Amino acid sequence: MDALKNILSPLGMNTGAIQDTLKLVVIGGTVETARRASVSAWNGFVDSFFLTAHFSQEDYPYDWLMHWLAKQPAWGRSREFEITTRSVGRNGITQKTTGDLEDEEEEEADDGLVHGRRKRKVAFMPSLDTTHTIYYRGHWLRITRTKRYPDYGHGSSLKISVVARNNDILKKLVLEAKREYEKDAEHRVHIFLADTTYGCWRWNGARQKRPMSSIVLQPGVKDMLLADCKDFLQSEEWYAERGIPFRRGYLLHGVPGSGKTSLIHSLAGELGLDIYVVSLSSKGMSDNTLTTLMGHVPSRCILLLEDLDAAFTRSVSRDATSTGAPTAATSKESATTETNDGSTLSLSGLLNSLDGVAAAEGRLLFATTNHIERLDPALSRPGRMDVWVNFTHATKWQAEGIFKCFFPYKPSTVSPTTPSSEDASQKNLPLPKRKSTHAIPLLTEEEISELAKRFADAIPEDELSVAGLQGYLLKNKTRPRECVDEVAEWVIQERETREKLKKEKAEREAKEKKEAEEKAKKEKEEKEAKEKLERKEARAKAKKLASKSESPVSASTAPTEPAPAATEASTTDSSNSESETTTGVDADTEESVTSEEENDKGDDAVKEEGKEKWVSVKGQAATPVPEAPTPSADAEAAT
Ligand SMILES: Nc1ncnc2c1ncn2[C@@H]1O[C@H](COP(=O)(O)OP(=O)(O)OP(=O)(O)O)[C@@H](O)[C@H]1O
Repeated sequence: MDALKNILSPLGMNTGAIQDTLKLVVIGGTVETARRASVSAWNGFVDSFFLTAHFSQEDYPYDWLMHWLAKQPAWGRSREFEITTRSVGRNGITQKTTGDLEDEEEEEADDGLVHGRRKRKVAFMPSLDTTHTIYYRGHWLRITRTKRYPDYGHGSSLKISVVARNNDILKKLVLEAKREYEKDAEHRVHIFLADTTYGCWRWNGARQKRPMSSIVLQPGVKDMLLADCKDFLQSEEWYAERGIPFRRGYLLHGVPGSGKTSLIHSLAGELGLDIYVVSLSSKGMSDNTLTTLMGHVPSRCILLLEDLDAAFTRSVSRDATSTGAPTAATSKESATTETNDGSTLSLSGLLNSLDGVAAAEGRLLFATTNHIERLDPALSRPGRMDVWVNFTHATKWQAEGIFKCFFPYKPSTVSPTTPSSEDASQKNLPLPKRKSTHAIPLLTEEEISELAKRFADAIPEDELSVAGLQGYLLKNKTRPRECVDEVAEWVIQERETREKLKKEKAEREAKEKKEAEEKAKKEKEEKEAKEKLERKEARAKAKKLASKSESPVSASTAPTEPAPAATEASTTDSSNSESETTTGVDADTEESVTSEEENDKGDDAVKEEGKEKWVSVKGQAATPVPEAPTPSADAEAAT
């Protein structure tokens, strides 16, 4: 203090006030440091009693926990929350929490529909970065939800802490959440899409399961596929014992709108598997990205490669005439797609990702294509594609089946006429469980069967797509009888429309072809004109150089021996001397040469002349040896 006084006194300052301020700063700082140290020590002490589990949004347990939490009253009673209309978990179910909002005026609306829109449920979600306490099985759980990548706007994580001696309570919690989640998600199929930017899978939604009976295929096809998939999923040990990679591939090929995708969806529901979809022609897809994606596919799932034939063509059109027929580009070594969107995918890359060392095991690979003839044999060979199923246009049998799927029947007192061994899709659908808003007349089972037969009779075999039939039935879903009466007319209309579209397409293609030809012709002409100009310039330059090189010759003494290069050039070119005199010497005279042949001849001569001149000029520049008179030089001199 005395020292401080000594410093400040010559400056005439009031040392008392400064001393007091400094004292305050020192005391305040000490107190704050002590407080922080004690808080941190206390937190450390408390944390040492807590078990903490972290759950990240990219993994399933996060969804289980979020789903479970959404059902907890304490979670719903949070005092700090965000309000969302988005589904809480991946199962797409907006859970009922104690804080859910319901508009009483909308309660009356049937089936959750308000003016055609589905009524949105509003959920209360505890806000991010707040800690909530929930009582669970005799323990207090401290739960915090945080954003992991705030800059990117996604990626939450969950932290659950509990005071306990071991982690049994956390295990119980996770298992309970999983059970509840799976029970609620039982009727849904989860779809994941490949994200080529980050090389990861993104959850895309959960769809209602589609009953197998709603898919109408030739008898036995569905059963065969289902049995094969089930058998595969149960045979892991069998495969391991024999050293066979535990994978199975199914190639579904055939016409568009024949039920390939629908069948896969339906199988996924039946087998309780999620679907991982890759579009090989998507932007940014490369060998590396595909390998990374394949390595991250879970062991029990359906991996779906859609439109396999489009992978190496990037053709937008899917019809038979579009680009994409097997070309050199589909050979194993050279099949690399390089586009200006930066996507590179090679066939060998695809094959490696499907069954290379990094490829996932235990998955069911389904590939669909409309053009099997375009596939490289390496891609569709057994081991990669073990089961092939061909999908055709609708048969009469399918037409009957799909009709029955559409119209529910009134239970009849008469015993059913259909034999029990019949395919499920050929049976009439029973009355829907949910109250329907459409006034569908209920016919007896016999009448529906009879109508279905008449409907099938009117449908030509293997001509119209099942999707097309579905469209027609959808239009008439409340008029089963009229639907059958009018079907013959509809078939005629369909044929006419198809013919019209075909004609329009042919015209469009012819027009496009003509335009392309005209464009190519124009480009060729432009190129030729450019080349002509360049040749003209080259000739003028050569002439200039020649005249330059000749001037020292006339100035110097008479040539003794021609320079070796010049000699060579003159001998090789002596046969061209005539054309040189015509076209090679005077650029202006070239305009008068009309025939292509003459032009070409002249061009060659000019090239040779240019070369010859270059050689001789080069020789002269190096050693000032006078150039020997060559026939061309003579000709030039003559002109
Ligand atoms: N065999 C079928 N049984 C029942 N519905 C079918 C059948 N085929 C097609 N559909 C209906 O037609 C629509 C299109 O079917 P889907 O997408 O499965 O055809 P796809 O063969 O995968 O066509 P694409 O090759 O164009 O992808 C769906 O709504 C589906 O319900």
